[in-house]
This record gives sequence, structure tokens and C-alpha cells, in this order.
Amino acid sequence: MRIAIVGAGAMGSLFGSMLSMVSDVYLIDPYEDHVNAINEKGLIVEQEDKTSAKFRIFAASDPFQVKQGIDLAIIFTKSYMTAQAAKTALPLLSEKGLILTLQNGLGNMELIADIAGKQRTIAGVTSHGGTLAGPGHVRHAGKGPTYIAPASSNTPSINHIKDIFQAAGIETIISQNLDTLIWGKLIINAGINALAAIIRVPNGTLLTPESEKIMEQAVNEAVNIANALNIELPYDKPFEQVKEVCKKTFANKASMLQDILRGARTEIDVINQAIVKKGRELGIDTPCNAFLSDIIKALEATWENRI
Ligand SMILES: NC(=O)C1=CN([C@@H]2O[C@H](COP(=O)(O)OP(=O)(O)OC[C@H]3O[C@@H](n4cnc5c(N)ncnc54)[C@H](OP(=O)(O)O)[C@@H]3O)[C@@H](O)[C@H]2O)C=CC1
Ligand SMILES: CC(C)(CO)C(=O)C(=O)O
Repeated sequence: MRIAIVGAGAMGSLFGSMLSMVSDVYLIDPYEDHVNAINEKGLIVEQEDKTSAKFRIFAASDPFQVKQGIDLAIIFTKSYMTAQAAKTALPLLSEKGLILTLQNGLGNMELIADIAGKQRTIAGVTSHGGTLAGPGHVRHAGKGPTYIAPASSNTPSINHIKDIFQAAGIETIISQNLDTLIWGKLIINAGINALAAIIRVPNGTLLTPESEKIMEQAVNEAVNIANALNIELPYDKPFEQVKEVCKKTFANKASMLQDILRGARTEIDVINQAIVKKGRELGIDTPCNAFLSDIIKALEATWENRI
């Protein structure tokens, strides 16, 4: 199988490295230092136990360097670049090629389906975590299952994708319920990401009574919206699940914290702010998510003057 990863930062590089053991992988990313380091020295992947391995993978900042006939394009940009990434991926696909998103937040699948068609779109969520340590160097910050689901009943079978992922060591489960997957992860991110970025602590340090009070309110508001939309969540006790993820990813810096620390735009619009937007449409109050979103926006706007 020929796989293109569009957006080869932390997660794209990580998935690219694992899939390169069983497929032909092409990484596409505008970060030239990263692309050059991968091509010249190989991609270094460091595991949680500090062991590391080097992967020889082709990387390109110009998508035209990748030959057409791609069977699977995986979008791993941040959500605000999803549409552009899908436009990059589409002309590279083979006749039966598919596009998969494993990004966080609401709306990625819809943006891709608008460009590539619902029948060519797959979406899902992953419990793997990654951090870009520097050009050509990624840290694997957590492992867990990956769930994928076709965007439409007309999407061809995705069993072969599951098989390739499994062969690459990526535990993969096919689901038929996209909303359950996306909202299940959204609620975790709504509880953890913004607060971790504001108080600047790794996920495990959020487990104090003071932080838990805020996380619980953000989570309860998001659950109210999911309930109003009749979305079945993949767990019975959402806040307990959020605390469980904090424990499992104890030392991990949430992706929004990583963004704030390097002065990059965050995904707040598709996480807490998306909950606020849905709340407005449904007439449900979401004051905690609104406040978290406003603080993140203020942090984004003031990065250059941070003391
Ligand atoms: N990190 C994590 O642990 C997890 C992240 N996720 C989700 O995965 C997605 C990716 O996250 P992450 O890997 O952390 O993000 P990164 O910022 O590390 O990587 C995204 C990469 O995409 C590149 N990019 C931007 N625009 C384009 C484009 N048009 N075409 C190709 N590449 C582009 C960026 O380059 P540049 O920086 O130069 O713009 C960057 O290198 C997000 O939705 C995130 O929420 C999900 C689970 C865990
Ligand atoms: C699950 C969690 C919170 C792990 O850090 C994540 O998805 C993220 O950082 O975006």
C-alpha cells in the first residue's frame, strides 16, 4: 500500500514511522528543516522508555514530489489546515484511494468530505500521543487504540486499512459510529487541553481538586450538548474517563499546551469553542467552555509580549 501523510509533525511523523515498516510511506509537510533532517539523517522516534529507532522515509515539502497513485492519505495537520491538506491529498490519490483523518476536534471529517466526497473519507480517533522534539525527531508520548469509521455507507471496505495498521503495530478497531468516536474524544480534549495550556502543566498535574472542579464543569457542559444531540458516548462516566486519560498520559504535555508554549495557533475553535457554538444553536449554556476559549484566544493574541 502507498500511504501519504499530509502534515508530518508530531503525529504524522509517528504514524508515518510505524506504517513505514509495512508500507511505502511519503511524508508531506511545509516545515523544511524537519523534511531535510528526515531525508538526510532519517526520522528518529524516541519511545517512552527512552529507547529510540531511526526510520528511512521519503519526506517532501512540495507535494508534487510525491508520485500519484496513493492508496491512503492520512491528514495530520492541525484542524485549521484540514481543507488545504485535503486539497493537497486529493490529486495524489489512486482511483480507489481514500483519505483518513485522525485529528482532534469537530468538523475535520466534514471539511474533507466536502473536498474529496463522503464515500472517499474515513475518520477516527487515536489514543497515541506524540511530541515533536526537533527537526527529524519525534517522541512517542502515549499508546492506545485507534478507532476508524467510514464517513458514509458507500465508502468501500476499510478492512485492508485496519490490517495494515495492525501489521504496523497500531491497534485498530473499525466502528460504524463516527459521532460516538468524535464526541468521545472531543469531551476528553475539552476537559484537558485548554486548562493544561492555561495553567501550563502536564496532564497528570491536572489531578488536583482545584483543577478537577474546572475540568468537571467543562466536561459536564459538553456532555449536555452531546445528550441534546442524541450522541451516544463511548463511556458511562465522562469525567471519570477524563481523569483516567490524565493518569494514562501523566507526563504528556497536551497538544494545546505545546501550541501555546511555541506561540502557535491552537485548535480551540474546534474543541471548547465548538461546544460553545453548538450550545448557542441549541439554547444550552456553556459558560466554562466559553471562559476557557476566551482565555486561550487572549493567550494566542499576546504571545509576543508574554512576561
Ligand atoms: N500531539 C498529540 O499527542 C495528538 C494530536 N492529535 C491531533 O492530531 C493533529 C496533528 O497534531 P500534531 O501532530 O500534534 O501537530 P503538529 O503541529 O506537530 O503537526 C502538524 C504539521 O502539519 C504541518 N502543516 C501545516 N499545514 C500543512 C499543509 N497544508 N500541508 C501539509 N502539512 C501542513 C505543520 O507545519 P507547520 O508547523 O510549519 O505549519 C506541522 O508540521 C491535530 O488535530 C491534533 O489535535 C491527536 C491525538 C494526539
Ligand atoms: C488525549 C490528549 C489530551 C493527550 O495529551 C490529546 O489528545 C491532546 O493532547 O491533544
